[in-house]
Amino acid sequence: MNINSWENCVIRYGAGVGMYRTHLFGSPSIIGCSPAFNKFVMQNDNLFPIRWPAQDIVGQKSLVVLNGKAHARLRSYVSNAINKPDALKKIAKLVQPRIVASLRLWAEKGQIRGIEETKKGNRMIFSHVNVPGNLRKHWKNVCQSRARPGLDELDRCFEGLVKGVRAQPINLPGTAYHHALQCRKILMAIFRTELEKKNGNGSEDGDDLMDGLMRIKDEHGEILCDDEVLDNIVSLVLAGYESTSLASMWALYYLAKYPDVLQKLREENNAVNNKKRGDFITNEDLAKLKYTNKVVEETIRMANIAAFTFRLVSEDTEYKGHMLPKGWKVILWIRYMHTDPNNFDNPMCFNPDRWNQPPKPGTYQVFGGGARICAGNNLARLQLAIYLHHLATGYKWELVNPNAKMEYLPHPKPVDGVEIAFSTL
Ligand code: HEM
Repeated sequence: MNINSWENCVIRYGAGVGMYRTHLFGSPSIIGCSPAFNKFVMQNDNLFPIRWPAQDIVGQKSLVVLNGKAHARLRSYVSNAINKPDALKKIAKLVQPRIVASLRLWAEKGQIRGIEETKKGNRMIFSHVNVPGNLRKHWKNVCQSRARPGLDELDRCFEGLVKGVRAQPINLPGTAYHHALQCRKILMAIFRTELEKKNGNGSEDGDDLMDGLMRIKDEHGEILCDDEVLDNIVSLVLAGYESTSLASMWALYYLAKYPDVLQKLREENNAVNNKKRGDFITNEDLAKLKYTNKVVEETIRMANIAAFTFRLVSEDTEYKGHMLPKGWKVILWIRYMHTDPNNFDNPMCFNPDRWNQPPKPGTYQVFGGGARICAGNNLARLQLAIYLHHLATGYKWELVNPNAKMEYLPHPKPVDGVEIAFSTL
């Protein structure tokens, strides 16, 4: 999928009513690229159900691909477990020692690739927030093992999944989809072993996400079957782990490119630290860090981690005099919202102060919208704010290749993976 050719399309034909008709992967498709059209689609979940190109990668029983009641039931549990104030309070306490430990490790190394190290750091964090206890031990052991160079098995498998999830579903050796299916098999086997252990021991007292999913009941008192639990665990790690790692990587990049922003961030966070005398910050402290929260929003806007998202027209629907025929695909081009100068002044400039005012209505769609708005949006913001706090107060860093070129798929990033020289202040 060539994002640049879509951008040329808008330049050539104008924004029109905010949608384009095209053929993608042999199917008639509509590309949405205006705040109003995207909002119309996101708010009308029944007319435009979600339809990922490669649903098998995510899992047919995952909340990320389900629609209607089945989706609502899972979503409400997941969002309570990871995205509500009580959960976030606990998570802030849990993740902070791990963030501090991973930053110390970066300083010991002296030179790191942001893309790899933010993933390792997040893996430690994520394993504590999200995944089952036994697997957490396995993951932790792998993370701490210096004898095993490079990415570990779980990491490689999740990376394979991320690459396949937006790919054309062609199951031939060598394709991203084929590789992702292989990765999914391995992951499902690892998680199934954990589930079987839990089934053997009883999960009544456990408090990780898998225990919670195993306890959900529907209106008839039915619990989820094993495949439902597994599909949802895999898709939650998939949705949360890579996205927050990339956001942290971009924070390193932009703060190195914009030293004035880093200076302001440092001043605000040092002021909090001086009062606390070395204690970890709480999420109440974070709520008061006004500038830090603006840096968080600006980082996520610029990072454009979810560049587009997928829907299907479920019945003939009219929009501003145009017929959207049943069965057509809809691709909401979220990235365009955040890079269009009509929506954000000088959009490619990293400027946290733009958040002194709210964005124009409907233009900020980084977490999607409507019934499918990101179920981990507050968790992602919290995690990034904690990262920024410890980075700004304890460390300095420089880009090794400040003019590195960008690549855009499966997610935008500098080709050198943000290589930096990193040390304590
Ligand atoms: C900066 C980080 C993140 C970004 C930019 C992001 C972005 C998004 C977007 C755009 C969607 C909507 C997709 C659609 O409309 O089809 C979404 C959905 C979702 N996200 Fe995130 N996300 C992030 C972090 C997280 C985290 C940390 C989690 C937690 C595990 C998470 C879990 C989910 C889930 C479960 C959904 C599906 C919601 C549903 O279908 O009801 N995300 N995310």
